[in-house]
Amino acid sequence: MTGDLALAGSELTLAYDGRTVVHGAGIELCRGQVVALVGPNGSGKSTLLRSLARLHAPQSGRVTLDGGDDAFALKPKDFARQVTLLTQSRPTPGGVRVKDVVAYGRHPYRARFGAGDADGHIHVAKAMRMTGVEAMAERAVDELSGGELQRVWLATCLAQDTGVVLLDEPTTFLDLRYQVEILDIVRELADDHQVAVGVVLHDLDQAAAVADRVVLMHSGVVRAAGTPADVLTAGLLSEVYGLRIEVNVGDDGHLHTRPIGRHTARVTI
Ligand SMILES: Nc1ncnc2c1ncn2[C@@H]1O[C@H](COP(=O)(O)OP(=O)(O)OP(=O)(O)O)[C@@H](O)[C@H]1O
Repeated sequence: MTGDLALAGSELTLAYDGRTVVHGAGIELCRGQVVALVGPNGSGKSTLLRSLARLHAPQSGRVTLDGGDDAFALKPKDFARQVTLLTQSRPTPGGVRVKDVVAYGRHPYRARFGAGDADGHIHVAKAMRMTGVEAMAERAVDELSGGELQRVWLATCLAQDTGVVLLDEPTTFLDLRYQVEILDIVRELADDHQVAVGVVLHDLDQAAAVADRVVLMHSGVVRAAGTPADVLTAGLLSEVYGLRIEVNVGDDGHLHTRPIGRHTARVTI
């Protein structure tokens, strides 16, 4: 049901080689909702998202599914049927066709030697249609542009058909049209398929437009969490990003942010 808790991290402390970079962070992803993680470079967004996807074991704290199961205790395939992650960097396999990369998203449903998963081709076709990569199905992935490749990886995640979708900067490399289309897909997943979406975004206006809730990170700490109107305030953003940021409501009803750089002062001298 919409609003039911799907995936949560509580009191997560995360470190690399003994250096703590996320301090006691909490985050909740609910069905049918989009949560945007925002914050400056190095504030811990990706590390937190990777921990939710079980790719980074916490020093302390818990990641739970459906309000109970310890995510780290599940079998890999069981977890992969419930949660997928689009990471920032991925190796690009040489000579492999797009349709085969997308089909890889079905790995949690296949038995050994590729048996099972009778409906897999339906999910693969749907994911390719949603992301607009059908026309490149036969092309080798190492021949694609950065933006084309980004959409292929997103299709691979969607083919996994999970109730939780985690996306780390999914609009990077994309031209304006595809940025908008990816954000439309994000909303569609939540609204039409009751997916719980957690998405790292640098563009605060995109976060305001797509998210039901925003988690603002700063120096490894969740500085604020709530609705876009609660979190994307001039005061909080100016403090966290270390420069003056104005926030206005646009004609579209969404919040719009405007950083005020030093160049503004320079040209008026
Ligand atoms: N593999 C790693 N090994 C050691 N330290 C790392 C590693 N990955 C990230 N860090 C450090 O952890 C901290 C948080 O990084 P993280 O990538 O989670 O931040 P972020 O908010 O996602 O940043 P960005 O917006 O630049 O992607 C940073 O200080 C970073 O240098």
